Amino acid sequence: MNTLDIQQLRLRLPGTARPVLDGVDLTVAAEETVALVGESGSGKTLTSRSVLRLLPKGATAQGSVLVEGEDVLAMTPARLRRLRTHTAAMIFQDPRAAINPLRRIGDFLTESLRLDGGTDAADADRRAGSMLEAVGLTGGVLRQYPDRLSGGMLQRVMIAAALMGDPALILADEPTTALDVTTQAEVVALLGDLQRRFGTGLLFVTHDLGLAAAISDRVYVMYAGQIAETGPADTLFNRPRHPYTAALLASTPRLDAPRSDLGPDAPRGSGSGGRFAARLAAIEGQPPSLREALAGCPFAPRCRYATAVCTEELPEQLPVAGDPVHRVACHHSDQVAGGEPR
Ligand SMILES: Nc1ncnc2c1ncn2[C@@H]1O[C@H](COP(=O)(O)OP(=O)(O)OP(=O)(O)O)[C@@H](O)[C@H]1O
Repeated sequence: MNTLDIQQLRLRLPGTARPVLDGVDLTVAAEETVALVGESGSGKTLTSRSVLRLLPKGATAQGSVLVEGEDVLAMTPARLRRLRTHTAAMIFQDPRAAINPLRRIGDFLTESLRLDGGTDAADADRRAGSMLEAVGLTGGVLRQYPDRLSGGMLQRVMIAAALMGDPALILADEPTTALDVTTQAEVVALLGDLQRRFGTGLLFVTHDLGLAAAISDRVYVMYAGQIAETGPADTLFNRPRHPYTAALLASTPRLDAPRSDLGPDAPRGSGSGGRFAARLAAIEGQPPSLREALAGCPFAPRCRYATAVCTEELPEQLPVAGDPVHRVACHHSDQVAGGEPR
């Protein structure tokens, strides 16, 4: 059984002309690290929030979102509370926005276990101390208020909070965006270590394909609320078959490329992960607005490979020959071989 199994998730928001998520299939196996990648607005956050049924007001969801075999979309409020405390936990982009500034770190960490009622206060405190140690902080932090801690320390606190209920699945939504470059790399390394040590599944949401490929087993590339391509991280990074993945990749410096290949204008700095050294350059054109209905492939207006069929027919997601895990939704995937057309 997969830890997370999303099937045909379709999410509609009020006042929009098309579903904001449209037929999303995504799985995370036990102890697997999976990355969800795409430009801003593609639907990554809504997908990860759907796993905890944290949906915008007025949103309607169809399909199924199974966590440890149970459908989150059909859960009672009480079951949903237990899910959020013990089964799946989320680490948000900005820890300062997620942690109450008026309460001590110890209270923040133990709150959900205490409210859940199953753990006594002394046990919850002990667990908070050991989770702080696991994320590289000392027990003294328990008595501190959030404003005494740096952004990197607070994100470690968020990670400790996520581990408090011994979850099977951690959802990390751009967890390093609000941090400086050195701290970003530390937090990413820490998440990987903890994922292995505690044996959780990890869904890592990022706009950075290089970072995704570096830390995950498998990657999903999302465009306009649909999965454009999915497969093993190595395969997507080295042999993408969707023009959108190839375009993302073309704007990501390669680990194996000599610095001179990147040209004098190559972005410096170490991006979110440190190893792959840049932000994504913008891909020409804009993703479709939620106010327009879609006919055909959503990427067609920006795609160099597009032909008439692309604007008329939505491409089906199909396995790439020779690799059942690698799937792509593109009419011309055979023409895409490892990069942008010359
Ligand atoms: N509460 C909301 N009400 C209305 N529209 C929303 C709401 N939340 C998200 N959207 C819209 O849904 C789309 C997908 O948003 P989402 O936040 O999932 O994208 P994302 O890929 O995570 O982007 P980012 O990287 O910027 O967070 C966007 O067009 C966004 O404007």
